[in-house]
Amino acid sequence: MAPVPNSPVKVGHIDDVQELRKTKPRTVPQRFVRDVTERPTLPTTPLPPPDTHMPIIDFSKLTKGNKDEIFNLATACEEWGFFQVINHEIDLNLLERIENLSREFFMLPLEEKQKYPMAPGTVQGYGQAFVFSEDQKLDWCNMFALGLEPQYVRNPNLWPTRPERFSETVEEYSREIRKLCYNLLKDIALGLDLKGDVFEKMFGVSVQAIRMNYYPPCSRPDLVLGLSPHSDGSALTVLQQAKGGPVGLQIFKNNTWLPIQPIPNALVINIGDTIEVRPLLHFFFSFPFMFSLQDLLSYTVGSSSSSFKVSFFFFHSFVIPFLAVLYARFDLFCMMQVLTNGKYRSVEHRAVAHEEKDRLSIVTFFAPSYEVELGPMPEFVDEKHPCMYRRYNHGEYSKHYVTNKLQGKKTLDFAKIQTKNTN
Ligand SMILES: O=C(O)CCC(=O)C(=O)O
Ligand SMILES: [Fe+2]
Repeated sequence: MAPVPNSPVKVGHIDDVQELRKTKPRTVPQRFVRDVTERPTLPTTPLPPPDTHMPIIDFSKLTKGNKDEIFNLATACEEWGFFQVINHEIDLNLLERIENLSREFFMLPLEEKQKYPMAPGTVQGYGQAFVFSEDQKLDWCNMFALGLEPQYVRNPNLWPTRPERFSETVEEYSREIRKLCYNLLKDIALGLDLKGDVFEKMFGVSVQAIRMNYYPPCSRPDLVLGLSPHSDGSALTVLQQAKGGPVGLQIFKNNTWLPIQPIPNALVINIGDTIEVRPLLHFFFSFPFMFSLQDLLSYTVGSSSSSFKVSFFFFHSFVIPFLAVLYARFDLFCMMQVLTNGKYRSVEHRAVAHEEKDRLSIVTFFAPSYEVELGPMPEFVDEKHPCMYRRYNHGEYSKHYVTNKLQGKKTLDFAKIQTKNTN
């Protein structure tokens, strides 16, 4: 999670939707009622035909290096930005435990949950994230979120003591999900014809956070949204949908909101904004370049005085300007040529509420270290595909993401290079 913003944010009164449901089951306050254009299309019966089903990736085949499955993964990332992973090797008992404990947490009395408040404008603790103004519409959802890795993103005051074993289970679960993310990133890299460890090396100590979303039933699910449309600011997101829940996740595909039928015990993975943008190798290319420049300089300075003068003069008059021009040209080359950005897209998604059933989802966000510089990788840059994103620091993007309301894919405008062809 990004650093907590320190400006006081006025968000007005936020009803706790669980309490609302308990005390006034038929009331939907105006702040939850969406404008007509934003109201959801609810899942139809029968469900959409199979060709609109999210791809299923068999993780056990990936671990065996099955090339067809790596190809299927690459296709899923490119055509859907979402897939469901089966045989993910995470103990099903652990999935069940985290599910039960999350539910138990949400079922605690409000006063207990409010010991871990999500301060307005922040994203950790219990409450509603992404609310920044008094007139902003609210989601039909209660959230509980924790920063996990690296240690400095943690706020120990927000780790609950009840239910028992909650925190230990979150730790255990997160370790397993972290492994899964690294493995998937490796196969995603292979599917892109990159070295398997490229993302792991590039990401540094990856940032990881968990959010539990609880959507109580709503008497008018046609008027509200469980979670506003957004793409995730992560590299990868892992979504566990609790057993027995209704269909709630919808993804925006072919200009319609497609409901996603959960597969029991599978995990839904989606590509986040980072992978859409892709980390920047270009930045790293510049390092050996700088070092050789420095080496060259110290070597010259260390030589005898007459040759020092000649070399120094030569170096400053010709070599540095030449290298600088070369470097600038390379930059220009990257920026100006038509590149293949956005090959894998972070797809917009949202959650809808249900009239009778509640729903619980447990979401892990996995992202590069805040220090990492991001931007299109040169591998995807060619004449046919213009560079669509500028270079930026991932910490800055994260901060931008968590200090704005969820707004579809608009958050990514932060990094977009605005051209005539950019939509
Ligand atoms: O609950 C869901 O199905 C979606 C959750 C989600 O997209 C999120 O928390 O970012
Ligand atoms: Fe999401």
